[in-house]
Amino acid sequence: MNIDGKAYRTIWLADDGRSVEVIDQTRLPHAFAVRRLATLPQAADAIRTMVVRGAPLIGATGAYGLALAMAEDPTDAMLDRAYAILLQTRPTAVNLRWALDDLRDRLRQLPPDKRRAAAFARAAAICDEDVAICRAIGDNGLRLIRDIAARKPGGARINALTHCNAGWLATVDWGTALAPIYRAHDEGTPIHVWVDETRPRNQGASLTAFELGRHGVPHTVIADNVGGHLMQHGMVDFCIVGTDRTTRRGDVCNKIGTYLKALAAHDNGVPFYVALPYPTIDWALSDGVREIPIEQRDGREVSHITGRTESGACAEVALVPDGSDVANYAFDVTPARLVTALITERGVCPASEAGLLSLYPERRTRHSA
Ligand SMILES: CSC[C@@H](O)[C@@H](O)C(=O)COP(=O)(O)O
Repeated sequence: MNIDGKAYRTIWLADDGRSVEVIDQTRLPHAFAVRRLATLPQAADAIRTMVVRGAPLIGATGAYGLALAMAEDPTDAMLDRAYAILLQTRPTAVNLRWALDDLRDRLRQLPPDKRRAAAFARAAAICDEDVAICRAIGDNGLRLIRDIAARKPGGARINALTHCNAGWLATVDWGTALAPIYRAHDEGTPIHVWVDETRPRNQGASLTAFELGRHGVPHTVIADNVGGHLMQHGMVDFCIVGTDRTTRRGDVCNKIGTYLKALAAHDNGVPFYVALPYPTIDWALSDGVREIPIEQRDGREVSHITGRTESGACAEVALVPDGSDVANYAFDVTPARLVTALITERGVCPASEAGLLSLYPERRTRHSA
């Protein structure tokens, strides 16, 4: 992605070859700052505090976190310790576990003196693969958008609605849900995006709006509760979101509030698409509502809000009276029956076990056959 004429990914190996750099997403949209991660604790802290966020980017950062740990101490004990520390940073996005499992399994096969170089190489490969995957998701979702555009009278503008941030900032580049939108915009399809602000951390208002604006995609930020009204009045042609974990039968876990948008879309006959890379599929789980662990974060994210004052300084202010309890559930699960289709790097399929297995036949087991 281009920022002020310079091409950026969200994570990259620093010039010293021993540390990585990331875009500090807690500073956006008010400041564009790069943060260096040189140690395992720094990588774990960046994931936990959402300096980096979004399921694919969390996975990539976890991979580099293990590499940083191997640079310090390439023993089995450190490998297991680093795996455990990184895994508990964000419990819902399954891409983290996928990346950590991948690296740990490979590194265990190697003698300690080979682990550092192998870990950095594999983390870099995971990043490159994520870019290729997201580009393919863009191609596959673009076909759906073209179909929607073809049904609009006289080349009228298409209106998409998205929740949270599933753009390039949530991945290494391109994004999942926003990749097809960038592709459609780039090829001249008139597309406008309704951007849910996405309380409590406002990834929509801060990050999705930033991304779309930098790319020149027309967009409007709305309060989280507006989508249903827009759908009732024919002002949304399709919804598209990302996901942090999708089960083998197609239940979709995503940022809190996604489920309510899917219900409204279902009630109004608006297609509801979910874009995802293969590491987001948790083949071990079926019933998303019962089985996916839902992260609960600090209540301060609900009771307070951060923004920029007129003087240009960033400040946090309280919204809730002292003494009120707050709860901060970070994700919810949209049952497969409310999802029109899943868009992956391999194609588009129904949100069901049969649908996913049609794209990933190698996942067929005796149980599912
Ligand atoms: C592409 S990552 C999943 C996204 O859809 C996004 O909405 C999301 O939920 C990310 O959550 P976050 O808590 O910001 O890491």
